[in-house]
Amino acid sequence: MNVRGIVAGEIEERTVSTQYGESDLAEVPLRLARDDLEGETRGERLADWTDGADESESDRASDGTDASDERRSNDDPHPDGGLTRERVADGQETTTVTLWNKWTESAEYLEPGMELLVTEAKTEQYQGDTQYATTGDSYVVVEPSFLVNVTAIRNWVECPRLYYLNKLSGVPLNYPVVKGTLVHEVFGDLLRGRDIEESIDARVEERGLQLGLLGETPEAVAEDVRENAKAIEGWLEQGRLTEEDSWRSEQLLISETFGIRGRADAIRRGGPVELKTGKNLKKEPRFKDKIQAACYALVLEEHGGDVDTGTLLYTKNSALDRNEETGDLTPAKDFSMGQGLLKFVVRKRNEIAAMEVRGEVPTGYEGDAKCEYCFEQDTCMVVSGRLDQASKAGQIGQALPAEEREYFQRLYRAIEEERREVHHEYAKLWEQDAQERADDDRALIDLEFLEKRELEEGRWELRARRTSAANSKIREGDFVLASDGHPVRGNAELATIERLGSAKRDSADSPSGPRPQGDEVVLTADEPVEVTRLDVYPSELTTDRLLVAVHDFLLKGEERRKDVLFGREDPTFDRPEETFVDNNDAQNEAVRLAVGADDFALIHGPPGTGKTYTIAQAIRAMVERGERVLLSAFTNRAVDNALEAVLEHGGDVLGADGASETRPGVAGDTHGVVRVGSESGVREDMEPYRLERAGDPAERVAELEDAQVVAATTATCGSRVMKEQGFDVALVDEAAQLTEPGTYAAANLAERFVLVGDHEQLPPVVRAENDLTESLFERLVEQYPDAGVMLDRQYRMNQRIQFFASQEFYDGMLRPAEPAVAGRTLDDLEGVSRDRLPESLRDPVSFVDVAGDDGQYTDSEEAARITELIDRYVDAGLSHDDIGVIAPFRAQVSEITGHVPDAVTVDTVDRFQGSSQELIIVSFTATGSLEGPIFEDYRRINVALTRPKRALVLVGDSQALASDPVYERLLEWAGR
Ligand SMILES: Nc1ncnc2c1ncn2[C@@H]1O[C@H](COP(=O)(O)OP(=O)(O)OP(=O)(O)O)[C@@H](O)[C@H]1O
Repeated sequence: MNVRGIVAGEIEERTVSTQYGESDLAEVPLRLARDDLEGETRGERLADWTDGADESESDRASDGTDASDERRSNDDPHPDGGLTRERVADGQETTTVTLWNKWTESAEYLEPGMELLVTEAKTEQYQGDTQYATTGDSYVVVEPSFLVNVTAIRNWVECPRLYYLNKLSGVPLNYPVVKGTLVHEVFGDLLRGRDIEESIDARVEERGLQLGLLGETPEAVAEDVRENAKAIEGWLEQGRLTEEDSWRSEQLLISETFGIRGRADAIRRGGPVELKTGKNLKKEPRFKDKIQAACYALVLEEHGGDVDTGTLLYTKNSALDRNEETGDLTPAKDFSMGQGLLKFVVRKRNEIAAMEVRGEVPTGYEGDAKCEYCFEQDTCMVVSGRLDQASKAGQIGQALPAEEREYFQRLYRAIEEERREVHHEYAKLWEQDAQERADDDRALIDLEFLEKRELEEGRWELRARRTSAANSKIREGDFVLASDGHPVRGNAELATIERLGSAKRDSADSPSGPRPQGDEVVLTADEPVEVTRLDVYPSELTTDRLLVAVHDFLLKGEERRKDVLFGREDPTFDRPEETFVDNNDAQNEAVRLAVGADDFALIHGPPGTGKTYTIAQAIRAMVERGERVLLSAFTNRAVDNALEAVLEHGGDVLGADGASETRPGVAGDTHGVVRVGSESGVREDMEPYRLERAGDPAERVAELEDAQVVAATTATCGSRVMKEQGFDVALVDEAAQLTEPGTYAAANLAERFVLVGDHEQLPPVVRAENDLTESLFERLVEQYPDAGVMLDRQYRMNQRIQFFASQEFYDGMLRPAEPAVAGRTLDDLEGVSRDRLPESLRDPVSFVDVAGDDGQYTDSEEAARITELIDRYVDAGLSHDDIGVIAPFRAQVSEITGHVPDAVTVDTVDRFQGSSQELIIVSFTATGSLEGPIFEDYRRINVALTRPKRALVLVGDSQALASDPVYERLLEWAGR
């Protein structure tokens, strides 16, 4: 039987004499997980609090990662201490589990509060209690919900420091890595039956940009890949001859028992096959390679396989000259999969999980690698020297100042906490059943698979039909886990949502009509899964890149920048005496600061104050000075918006004078604008500026390197391609929504940086409550008020609407930019007359008192009233698509969505940030007391109240609202 629970006290280790001789044992007090509590984690409990607020625009970076999978409220009540510690629930049964022999090694890392799983345990009666012990078939798994990557286990076995260094500095762009990827891709293609030459040509072409940056020619690379691919073809031929083989190409494998995750290169006859682009002249595969195959074997066995063999394919072997090399030149080497090896792998995996949960840094002594043979020895010594870490390799160089080391540790801890939250999300893939996940908006279930179609690049297009109108967090452009029924136990692949139809009937137009055509979901994936379910699958790459950004800032960055950011020196400016904006002093000052900053400048832009306009003017001025500019922001939407403004206001200096018909912003060889991002991330009208990654290497590189303005999300700035780029200045929009490391991802690429944002609106997207919640923008605004300027004229709201936000959040400094703005009302819109509205709705700001129902996350009374209100405005001539409804919880969003026509935008505050609408209706969804994300953080209400241009209607329970002084003032202003 399997025993699972939380370590509930100190562990006792001893050696005893048994009939087999001396044996080690460790007695672990364990509080058993009750079935119904087993899945509960802190993340899940908090999800109840944040329902509705825990999302933001999903945003796919160029390489298929989510820049912001979802938003967590930053003001959740948040208990201190480690995550696992809290899972000890009172009143549960405590027992003892005895771990025998080598499993005592894993016991050494256990601490009270950690989770433990023992498979195939036996029961023993002791003084009337039932206790448990490992058997010969048992596995002991520490923190089973933490999914450790197979490559991490492999690295760890090689050297634990190597594992850590990889985490800190990421995988650089180098030829061996790119070649390795290409060979793997060709391998996958061959397994799927693609012609070898066609595959090589296509795959090399796809990597044009990367190869160009590495100075490689397609011909040379193709030849190199061909040599390696020969081994694969030969091996496949052998299999075909015996007709015994059944293959499956690369697949994502997750083990919920062993806490392991990875992509096996292939599965042959049920056993894992790993491809290595190196040579190996020994008969046996290398130990570290066996480790990798053994990891997959564990997962395959869990999924019902019986794996007795692993295969390593050393592709370089077939390229070697038989006359010069001695040894075993066969590329494919099989080995038998012994239980000893599998258990060893699990123990190593346990070391990683325990270290991660304890937030420790490995020293290298945990393994037995020899530093003198290690090609990472120098890096290892420098990192340990600068961060003053204990390391087996020793230290060189001078340590960073204490405050920088302390800062590093603080951020490291915070980022690792984020990572653990991502892992909690993974664990829910198997802890929750399909219906629970659907109810939690984490999955779309009951899809009807329609068809699969092979695309040119060897990928697949998958189509399915939605059969229910359920809501979910999943959006177009998202990366999801697409499965044929279960994301972990069935066939599953990572897929991109290309199109997400809705299964909702359009209640306004055809209440009883046929289902509309648009209920299809279109996905692209590497493998043709017959998809019937989609699950939210947050990317850990985002977390990885945050760590790399901190590392690069502290260990590779300029001293001067660190002096300024750590407060040892003041930022300096050399402002030009030029007028850049002649009708707005604050904007003009902002551009002067941005252009004249030696280190950085801050532009604080409250809602509608022309942030984007100012960015465009600043970039224009920088381009005129011959500077190369990086334009970045947290979301693709913001990047595209800003880029649009840059083209509009700076197109002439950027050569947008028609020099090129297809790329209006590009002229000649030296000017131009390039948008770096994926096809699904970049807005359609910016597509002409998007940098293609495929094609001729030299051309692709020239396009990127000659561009004077490069626009990309901050997540993409951390990609290998962007990390090779250098800029004079980085301009970052939405900077108040970025964590410090997130900001560094862009700032690290430039000599100086300009941050634009508003810290009175939504803070950074984080999952855990920690040091990441304050943006660099906010910190610097407080630290160096003189390095920034606040834009104080807004171009959006009627004066009545603007008043409250200005008083409450901007010290009364915000004013309409022009009389026309101050006086705008719905009457200005064609065909709309406020006279046709009920008297109570004629003012630009109105309050509608609804006693509400007692639902926690929904309020059907408010929803019903909002439907009526919309009808009133439509009767007065307003069109549906000029109306936006903001609700605090996703549940209330669904409630309202169900009643109003599609053209009305209904969403949470978080998704409304950055947009505006003629009429905004806010549903407070609070009866009795004020609870929920909108009330926990005034910044949310600021965002909600500053979205409308001409009319704002607040719908809520005045009694509940009056219990808080801010909302009492709000009621007064709204004229209740
Ligand atoms: N100095 C200016 N002169 C004329 N129009 C301006 C000026 N500054 C901004 N605008 C106009 O005001 C509107 C709002 O500007 P913009 O979109 O730049 O605001 P924003 O601060 O970026 O808005 P948000 O709060 O949504 O991010 C735009 O139509 C813009 O063209």
